[in-house]
Amino acid sequence: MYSVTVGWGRKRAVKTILDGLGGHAAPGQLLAVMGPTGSGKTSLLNALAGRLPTGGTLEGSVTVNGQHRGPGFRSITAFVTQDDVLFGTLTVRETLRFAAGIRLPAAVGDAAKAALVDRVIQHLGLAKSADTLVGGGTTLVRGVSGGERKRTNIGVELLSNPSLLFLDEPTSGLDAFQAQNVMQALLAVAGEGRTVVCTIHQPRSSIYALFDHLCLLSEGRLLYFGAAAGAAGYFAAAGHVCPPHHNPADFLLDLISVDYRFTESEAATRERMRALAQQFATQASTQAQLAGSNGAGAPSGAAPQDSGSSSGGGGGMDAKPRFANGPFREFWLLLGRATRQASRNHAENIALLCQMAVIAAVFAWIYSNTSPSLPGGYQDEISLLFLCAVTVAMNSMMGSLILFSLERQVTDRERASRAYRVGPYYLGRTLVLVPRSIIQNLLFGSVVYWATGLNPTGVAFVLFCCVVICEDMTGQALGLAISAVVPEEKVALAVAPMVVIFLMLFSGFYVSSAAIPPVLKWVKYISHLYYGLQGLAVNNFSGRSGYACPVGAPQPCQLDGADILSQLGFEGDSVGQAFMGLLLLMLGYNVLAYVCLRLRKPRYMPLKVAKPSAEPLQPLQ
Ligand SMILES: Nc1ncnc2c1ncn2[C@@H]1O[C@H](COP(=O)(O)OP(=O)(O)OP(=O)(O)O)[C@@H](O)[C@H]1O
Repeated sequence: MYSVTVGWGRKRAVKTILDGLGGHAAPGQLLAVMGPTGSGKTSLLNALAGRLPTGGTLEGSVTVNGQHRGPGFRSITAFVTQDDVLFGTLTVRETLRFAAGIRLPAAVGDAAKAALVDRVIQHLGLAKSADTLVGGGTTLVRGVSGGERKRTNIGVELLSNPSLLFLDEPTSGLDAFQAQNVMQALLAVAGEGRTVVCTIHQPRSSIYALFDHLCLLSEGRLLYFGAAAGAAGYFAAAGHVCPPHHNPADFLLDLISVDYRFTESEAATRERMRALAQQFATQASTQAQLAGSNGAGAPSGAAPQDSGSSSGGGGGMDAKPRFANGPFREFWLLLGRATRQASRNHAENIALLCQMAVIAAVFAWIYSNTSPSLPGGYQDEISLLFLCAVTVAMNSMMGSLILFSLERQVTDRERASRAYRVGPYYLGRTLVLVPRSIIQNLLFGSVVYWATGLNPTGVAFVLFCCVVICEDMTGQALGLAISAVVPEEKVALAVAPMVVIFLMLFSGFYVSSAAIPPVLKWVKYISHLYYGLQGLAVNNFSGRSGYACPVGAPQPCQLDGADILSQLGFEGDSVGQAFMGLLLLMLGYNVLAYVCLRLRKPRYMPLKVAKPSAEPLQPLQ
C-alpha cells in the first residue's frame, strides 16, 4: 500500500494511491503495467524500483529471487525515466561510450567497452544514427528522432547490464511507428533473459501483442494480472466482451476508466471498477488456494510484490561497490564529457563572447571622452570601474546558475543510478568553465581598457584583466552555490538578482563603509563585487595624481589617487588584498556549492516490510 497526505489544516487527508497489489515478473518476459491516466502506474513502477520520492508511506514486500530488496538491488536494476534526459551536444555513440566508461569498472577494458557499446547500438537499431548528435533538450541542435533518443536512453541504462529493467512510459511522445520500434527493442532486451517491466498508457494493438504479461490498474487497484493474450477472454467471461477487430488495449482502457462527465456516470463506472477489482481478488485467491493444494506454494494478492529473477544480466543481489570506478577515473571521464559539451556549444559560446564584446564596446564608447583633467573626471572612472565589476559579477553568476540548473535533470538521473561521485563531477564541470572565463574577460578588458582613460600602463592593464577574471570565477562559484542551495530552477533565477543587488549595496559604491549600519558591516566580506571594485579601484588610482575636483568645488583644486581611494573606503588597501578576498570567497562558495550538491542527492522512500514471507501472486493464464 502506498499513501500520501494531501491538503493543509482541516482539509488534510490521507490519499491512498496504491492498494492491495500483488504480482510477479519473470526473466525473459515483458510485463506491461497499463491503466488510465492517474491510475497509479508510475507510482507502482517507482515503488517496485525503490524510487518513490520521500513524503508518504509505502508498505509491502518486494522480493527478487525470493530475497527482499537489499542494498545490492540497485546494482542489478536500471530505471528509464519518461523524459529522455540526455546531453544534446554528444552523439549517440559518445553518450553510450560515456555511460559504459562511467558505469563499468576499469577492469572491463576500453576495447571490451567499445564492443559492448557497438552491440547495444546494433541491438537497439541505432547503427544509422550512432554518430549523429542527440540534440534537443537545451540545445538548438535538431539531432536524432524521438524514438532514437528514447532508445539511446534505454541503451544508457542497458550498459550497466541490469537483470531487471524498469521503464516509465517508454512510448510517450512517440508516433506509432517509433513506439513500435522502441517496444520491439524492449522485447529483444527481454529475450536476452532480462526482466522488463514498463508502464504504458494506450498501446496500439501491434504493441499490445508484444506483451507477455499485463498488469491492469485503475485508481490504484489491480483489475487484472495475467497473460496479456488472456485479458480479453478474462473480461469476456465477466460479461465485458471486446468487439471483433477492436484493439484490446483500447477496449480495456475504456472498460476501466472512470467517467467523470456526470455524477451518475461516475458512480456507475466506479461501481463497475469496484466489482472488477473484487472479482479479480476472488479469482486470484481461488487460484492461490488451488496452487497451494497442488503443493505449488501459496500466492497472495494482498501485498505489493514483485519478484524478478536475474538470470539474464548482472547476476544476483550481492552488494557491489557503490561506484564502478575510482574518483580519478570518474574525474577524467567527466572532464572529457564537459569539455566536449563546452566546445560543441557553438551558438552559446559565440553569444556569450558577443555579449561581452558588445557591453565592452558600449562602455568604451560612452567613457571614451573621460579624462582626469576634466572636472569630476575621476567620478566617471569610478562609475566605469563599478559598471565593469557589476557586469562581470552578474554575467558569471547567472551564466553558471543557468548552466547547472539545465544540467540538473541529467546529473540527478546519473546520480540516482550511482554513476559517479559529486566531487569529480563538480571539479570537472567547474574546470571547464575556466578557459571560457579567461577568454571572455580578456576580450572585455581589451576593448574597455585602452579606449577609456584608465591607468594607461601595461601592468595596470594586466592586473585589471586578472581582477575581472578572478571576480568572474568567484561569481560562477556563487551562481553554483545558489543553484545548489535552491533546487527549484525558477526560484533560483529569482533569488540570484536579489543576491546581486544585496551584494552591490555593500560594494562600497553606493554607501560608504562608514555609513553602513555596524550590524551589516560584515556583508562586504562575502561580496565578490566589493573585492572586484576594490581591486579595480586600487589598481587604477594608486600612485596617480592630477585629478580635477568636481564642478562647484573651490578652484584651483586637484585630487590624487589616494584621496579618491579614501573617498571609496579603500585607503591603504592593495590589489593583493582584493585577490586574496576573491580567492577565499571563490573557495568558500565552491565548498558551499559542493556540500549542498552532496546533501541534495536524490532521496527515496523506504519500504515498510508488511508481509515478509508472502509468496508472489502468479499471473493468471
Ligand atoms: N506525492 C503525491 N502526492 C499526491 N498525490 C499523488 C502523489 N503521487 C501521485 N499522486 C496521485 O496519485 C495518482 C496516481 O499517480 P501516478 O503518477 O502514479 O499515475 P499514472 O497512472 O502514472 O498517471 P499518468 O499516466 O498520467 O502518468 C494520481 O492521481 C496522482 O495525482
